[in-house]
Amino acid sequence: MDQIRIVGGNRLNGVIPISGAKNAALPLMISSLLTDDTLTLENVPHLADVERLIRILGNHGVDYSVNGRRESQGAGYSRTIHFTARHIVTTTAPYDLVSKMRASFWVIGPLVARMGEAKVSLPGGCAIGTRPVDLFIDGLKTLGVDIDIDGGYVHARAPKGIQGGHYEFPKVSVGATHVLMMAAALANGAVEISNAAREPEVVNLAECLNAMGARISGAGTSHIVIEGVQSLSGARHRVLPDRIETGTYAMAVAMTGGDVTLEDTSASLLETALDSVRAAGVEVTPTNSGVRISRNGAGLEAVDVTTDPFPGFPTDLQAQFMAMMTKAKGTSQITETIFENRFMHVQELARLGADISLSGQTATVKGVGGLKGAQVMATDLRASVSLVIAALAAEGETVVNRVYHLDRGFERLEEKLTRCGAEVERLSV
Ligand SMILES: CC(=O)N[C@H]1[C@@H](OP(=O)(O)OP(=O)(O)OC[C@H]2O[C@@H](n3ccc(=O)[nH]c3=O)[C@H](O)[C@@H]2O)O[C@H](CO)[C@@H](O)[C@@H]1O
Ligand SMILES: C=C(OP(=O)(O)O)C(=O)O
Repeated sequence: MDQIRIVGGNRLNGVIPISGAKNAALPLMISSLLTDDTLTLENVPHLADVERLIRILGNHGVDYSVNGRRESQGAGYSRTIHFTARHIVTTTAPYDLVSKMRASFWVIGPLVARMGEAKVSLPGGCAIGTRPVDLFIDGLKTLGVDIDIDGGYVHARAPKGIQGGHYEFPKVSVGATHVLMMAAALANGAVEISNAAREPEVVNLAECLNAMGARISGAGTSHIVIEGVQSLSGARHRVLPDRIETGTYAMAVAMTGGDVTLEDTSASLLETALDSVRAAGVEVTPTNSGVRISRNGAGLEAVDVTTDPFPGFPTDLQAQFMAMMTKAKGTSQITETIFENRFMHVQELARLGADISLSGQTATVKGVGGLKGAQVMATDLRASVSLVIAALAAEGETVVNRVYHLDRGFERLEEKLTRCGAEVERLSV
């Protein structure tokens, strides 16, 4: 199992290219199941989750081919991938494939819409909470889909196709919004979704579906209307920049000090998070093609944050912000409202010398003068990167174990950081 070894203390200076967003690429790839034509996706990040989803789609009969690479970058960076689901060979998504990644459950939407049936294993994913699928089920039922759950599988049937209807989410869900939008694209009639997720990845998916011939309006607001069409065609679409990767590197620079331009991204994708970084005393300057982050000299101020659905502070940046606050002057309170068990990084940050106490959904972080390197263990994707950025600012050597979590969501992390002056290497043990 690979480890990452970091020797902390170096400032970060230079340019970091931001990859396509994992959380946009996954639903976009799944939407290829809706058409027998070719969907071409540009800027697909090279990540373990993407490779896993390629295998899952392959199980359903989706062919893919890869070309295109950003100039001046080596193999392994974001690519253009063509997906063609000419014939769906099975509507069953088995446990051994779906259990490793939550988003693979989302194939249920396009499969039941196009084939009238889908049998999908209950999902797995990061261990950050119970993560039920009740909203997917209630939403699909509203669109005329019959659902049975048996033997760990959700069996969805809609022999007469998806019907028009109105679903109001009792709680905002990104994944269930993606799924209802994909299923509704092929509905007989109009579908309205209220209290929909407003994340940029939902907008990116709606734009792609519209390029394929769907009629979706309102994505990016909490009220989405979809006029169903009989069939969808192929399209060419670009995966939007990864706002979580952007925020992570911004927080890394905030912790270590230095001056880094994050390229191929946009500050508008994460304004709330960048406002919190700014409030900590870091210079954040949007540029034409990204955002420049710099901190020289002065220490970090303590800032309180509470996670919320978009446009609020993203839960996927909570661990990284907590790492940053371990070095602030004073005490900050970090409240997690999306997932009930997303504090696994607390005990690992403590190994580096952080002073954090937990009470319910709130962590109180008392800034310490400095962190010190140690052996730590990655517990989930964003928790693991919080350890990496804390280690960059710690004195001495840190070894992060179980880095397969990191490989799910951070393309070429060691290379990107090393180019900016960090001492980071992967150890294969
Ligand atoms: C691949 C991907 O895009 N993952 C992101 C997506 O996950 P994901 O789509 O799984 O997250 P959701 O927005 O669905 O979850 C939000 C909350 O709703 C709850 N819920 C969800 C569905 C359901 O049927 N019942 C239910 O109770 C969840 O347990 C959670 O407490 O959005 C999360 C919230 O921004 C991010 O942290 C994840 O990185
Ligand atoms: C929690 C995440 O992923 P998933 O929803 O796939 O578990 C994430 O991207 O931070």
